[in-house]
Amino acid sequence: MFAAPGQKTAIAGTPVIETRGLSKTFRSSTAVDEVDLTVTSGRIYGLLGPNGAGKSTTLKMILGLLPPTAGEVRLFGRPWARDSLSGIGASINGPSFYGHLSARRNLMVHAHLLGLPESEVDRALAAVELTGTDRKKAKSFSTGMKGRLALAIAMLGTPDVLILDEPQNGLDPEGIAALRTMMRHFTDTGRTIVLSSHLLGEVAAIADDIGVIVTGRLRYQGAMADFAPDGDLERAYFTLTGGSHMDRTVSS
Ligand SMILES: Nc1ncnc2c1ncn2[C@@H]1O[C@H](COP(=O)(O)OP(=O)(O)OP(=O)(O)O)[C@@H](O)[C@H]1O
Repeated sequence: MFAAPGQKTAIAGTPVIETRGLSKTFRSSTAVDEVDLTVTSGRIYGLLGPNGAGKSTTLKMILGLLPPTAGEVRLFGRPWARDSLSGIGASINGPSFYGHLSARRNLMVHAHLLGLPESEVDRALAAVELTGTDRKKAKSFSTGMKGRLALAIAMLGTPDVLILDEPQNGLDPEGIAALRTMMRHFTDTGRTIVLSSHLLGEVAAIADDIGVIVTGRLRYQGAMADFAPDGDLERAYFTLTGGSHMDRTVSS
């Protein structure tokens, strides 16, 4: 169902990530304001919202990269604990890796830190279809290949959950389609993805559930299919965000 501003709908399933009253204030400015997210297993959860809405800050608090000002994060049904992060792979703040090293070497560095064997590097390279170019230096990669390498790093160790902050940024249509296929494969086995995005149409194509954050507050949470019963996603989104159809940062 479409939830009016302030209302939230329940999402069925086993919760893997829950936030309750999650808030973050930077100096006097509230970036995230009492957000109650529920991400359930085997689903793709799209976190939507305008620039500066608080999406990245929310994801960083879930990952323990930023301390909350208030509220709680639960992972896999338990209070947040660093140990639980071993079940979560993440790509936040865009691709980051050693440009002078090959894709394989970059993955080896991470695999070593995680105590994983080289077979895990092979598996991750294959999952993102970088096997044939794994010996090229990362700095010579196209934006799409860099995005795939970032995804491969996040997928090392076969985490149950992937958290991806705007993974489609800078990708061409082929890259976006390839990413969509990789994400579907990942969740085929009951695993879970949370991704943030400005791209309403792309999230609509991939997400099972969505949350819409506007100025730090979660204004909608529920099944993607219920977001706009009349099929007009843009209208539903702009009604919620107070934005305009002329805002080109969001397009279907
Ligand atoms: N380290 C920081 N110090 C001060 N303010 C911050 C910091 N990080 C984020 N903010 C502010 O918090 C608000 C939310 O930012 P955030 O990056 O979470 O938004 P977002 O929804 O991810 O935006 P975008 O889609 O543009 O990446 C913004 O007003 C931003 O300027």
